[in-house]
Amino acid sequence: MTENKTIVWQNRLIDRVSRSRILGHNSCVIWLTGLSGSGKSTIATSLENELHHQGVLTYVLDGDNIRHGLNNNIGFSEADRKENIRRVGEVSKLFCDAGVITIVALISPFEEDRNSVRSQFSNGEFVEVFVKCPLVECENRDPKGLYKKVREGKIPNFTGIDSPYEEPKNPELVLETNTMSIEDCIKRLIDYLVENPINIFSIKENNT
Ligand SMILES: Nc1ncnc2c1ncn2[C@@H]1O[C@H](COP(=O)(O)OS(=O)(=O)O)[C@@H](OP(=O)(O)O)[C@H]1O
Ligand SMILES: Nc1ncnc2c1ncn2[C@@H]1O[C@H](COP(=O)(O)OP(=O)(O)O)[C@@H](O)[C@H]1O
Repeated sequence: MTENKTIVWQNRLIDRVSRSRILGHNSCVIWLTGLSGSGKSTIATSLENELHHQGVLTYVLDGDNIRHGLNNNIGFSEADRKENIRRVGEVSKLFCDAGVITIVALISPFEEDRNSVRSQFSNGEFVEVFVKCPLVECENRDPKGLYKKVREGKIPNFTGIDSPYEEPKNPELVLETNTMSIEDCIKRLIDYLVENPINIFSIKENNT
């Protein structure tokens, strides 16, 4: 972190618990990581839809969309991906503090970067979900025609092809999208959110 002694943290009167009381639920970050085409965006969209209809305030931070705005100066080099994840991590922290169930869909290929984001949250607030799907199946799906372009030599540094993807070692959840239906994945996620450290529907009184 850059040290800047001319900048002083400002305390505020309204905290996250107060906001959660108004909303009627807790907040956390659900961080979907996986190869292109593994199902991150599909799961993020379906999960948001399901939670929204249960009266939960959600927001999806999807890599593709964030790269149209906040991160439109970010490419796909290792350094750029790291900065992409750092920024989205910071934004997810703000959204979570605002009381929103924040669903992140980013390839986020490097374990160190994901762990760095995780380290900024309390136990249970950061839910890492490995959206697991074999590369061959992702390429077969090719929902945006990107793998085809990669094979034609039109996209360099593509994750899983000529840029690495480090699988999570201890994710909270693994969703194997080549064997599970989308509905199964959403059910598994919702069950996790209710049963595990942060039950989103029971407001925790000791988080600040
Ligand atoms: N070189 C390369 N490698 C991987 N992906 C690429 C690349 N170029 C463009 N795209 C498109 O960008 C989306 C990935 O952006 P992310 O911000 O999630 O990537 S990262 O976390 O910074 O690695 C990714 O979206 P998803 O397919 O939804 O994963 C692709 O559509
Ligand atoms: N269980 C599943 N979960 C998510 N997507 C699935 C699943 N099974 C099949 N798919 C399909 O896989 C594709 C995933 O594309 P997408 O969500 O854009 O992936 P990503 O965001 O990881 O690049 C979609 O066409 C989706 O319908």
